[in-house]
Amino acid sequence: SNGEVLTIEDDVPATKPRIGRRTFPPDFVFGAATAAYQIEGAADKGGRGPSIWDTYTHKFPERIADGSNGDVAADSYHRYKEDVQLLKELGMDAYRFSISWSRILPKGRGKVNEEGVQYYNNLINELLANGIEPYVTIFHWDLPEALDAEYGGFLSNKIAEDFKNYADVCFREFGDRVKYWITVNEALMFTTLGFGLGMHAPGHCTDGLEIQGLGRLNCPVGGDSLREPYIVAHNILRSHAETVHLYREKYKPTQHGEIGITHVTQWMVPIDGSPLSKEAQERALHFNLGWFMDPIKFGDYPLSMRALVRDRLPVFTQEETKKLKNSYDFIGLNYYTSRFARNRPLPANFKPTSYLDDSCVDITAVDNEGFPIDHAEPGSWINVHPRGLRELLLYIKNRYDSPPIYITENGVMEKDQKGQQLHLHHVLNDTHRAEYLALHLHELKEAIRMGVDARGYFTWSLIDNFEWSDGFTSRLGLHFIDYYGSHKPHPDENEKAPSPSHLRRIPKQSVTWFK
Ligand SMILES: OC[C@@H]1[C@@H](O)[C@H](O)[C@@H](O)c2nnnn21
Repeated sequence: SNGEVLTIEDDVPATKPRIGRRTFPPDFVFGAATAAYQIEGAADKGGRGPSIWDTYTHKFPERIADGSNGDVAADSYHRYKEDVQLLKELGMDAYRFSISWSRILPKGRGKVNEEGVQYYNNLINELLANGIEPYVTIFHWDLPEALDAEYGGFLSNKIAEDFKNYADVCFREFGDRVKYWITVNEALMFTTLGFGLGMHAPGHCTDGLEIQGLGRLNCPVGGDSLREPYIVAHNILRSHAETVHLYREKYKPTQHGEIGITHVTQWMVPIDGSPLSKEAQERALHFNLGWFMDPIKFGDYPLSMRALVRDRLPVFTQEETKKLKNSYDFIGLNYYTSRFARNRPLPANFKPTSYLDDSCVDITAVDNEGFPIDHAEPGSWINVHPRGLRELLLYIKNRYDSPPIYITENGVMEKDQKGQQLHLHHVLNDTHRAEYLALHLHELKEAIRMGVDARGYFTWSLIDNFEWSDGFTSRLGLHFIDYYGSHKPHPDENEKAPSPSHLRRIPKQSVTWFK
């Protein structure tokens, strides 16, 4: 009538996202995701104890692109009601967030911090009061410093008991309202970046090791890039199995929730049509996804890993294998990008020096002629390859007997250079994100049409946040936050507010895809 363009979704209730919602099953869940250390701030407030990320960012600020840390971050500890309103305005059905272990148990075990419990009760109640379902990640990399200092954290088999006891507190305190639990976020990244390459907390790796494409490793806390990743991964899987067993025995009968684990992998594309490249693709998927998915489905690591890692790959006891098999009600899958897989022939007397050598595969973002697998924003590792999501989902369906899957992360970044002047109109005009989301949701829809049991989609992230070793220079949020304070506060903003005004959330262009 007045020239306004009406779309067919206009009759969709305003409370539901309209990003082609009608092309997904009616009960399909749309959400956004965050993680405790990346958004909460209040790192030494409310009784929280330090995590290994507090230690790592304070001891080695030079290992973070802009020298920043999660001390304040998005200050969601004080602004969580604002975050919930953002979700509501987006018409989201669900919110995936993580619990800070050291906010609940400042020493990793023992005395529970009631203020920490209260914070998550407030957040959960605020979500439910606004019709938003909480999906809770129990461990998103922020291990209590006390457990790392006492016995090396996940390097020790003691961790499983402490992990289970921490999860017990979470189930007891929140399980009456939280019905979707994710034990661990991305064991692969925690293991490889934290203990293989030393690029994430606790910063373990073989000092001085030359890694193809990465240069020489600089490992201030030492470590062993050849052995520690497999020890840590083994203890994460043992912790997961104990926690699922506890939930199913003690809580599920009365709380009736579901429990799973979130994996990540790039989709791997054979770099050419040769049989060797096809096998390289398969091995790359075993060493990135099968490393964690095979044990929780079949009870042991992939055969290719047994054959290639040999005595450095730990063995599960019979009891552990029993608890591991089918230890999930659903799988969370984080998908961002794809890579080419190329066979790496090994010289006869080859000696592996890091976990990366074991798969005999080179993972590369460019083909043999140097062409990228797909476009990436300048400085970003996210080559936009939506088809990889569909292929990966079909691969999982076929290899693991069609598990229920939630896409628990999917998103794209803007990459800033430290000190670059940020112009508001520029940072809000994220048309590449709208395109990325639309393309990936199209592939997800196609995968569902082809029989994949996908039940929900969470974009990463609701808000710009502390992006680990990138600090605040990589922005993946639907909402901009001016961490560098270049955005001058409006006169009417109350500078005395408990939370600095420059941390206000400003919607980017791409939010319109959800509204
Ligand atoms: O890099 C963006 C995001 C991080 O912010 C998340 O914490 C992490 O789960 C992840 N895995 N892959 N990509 N991501």
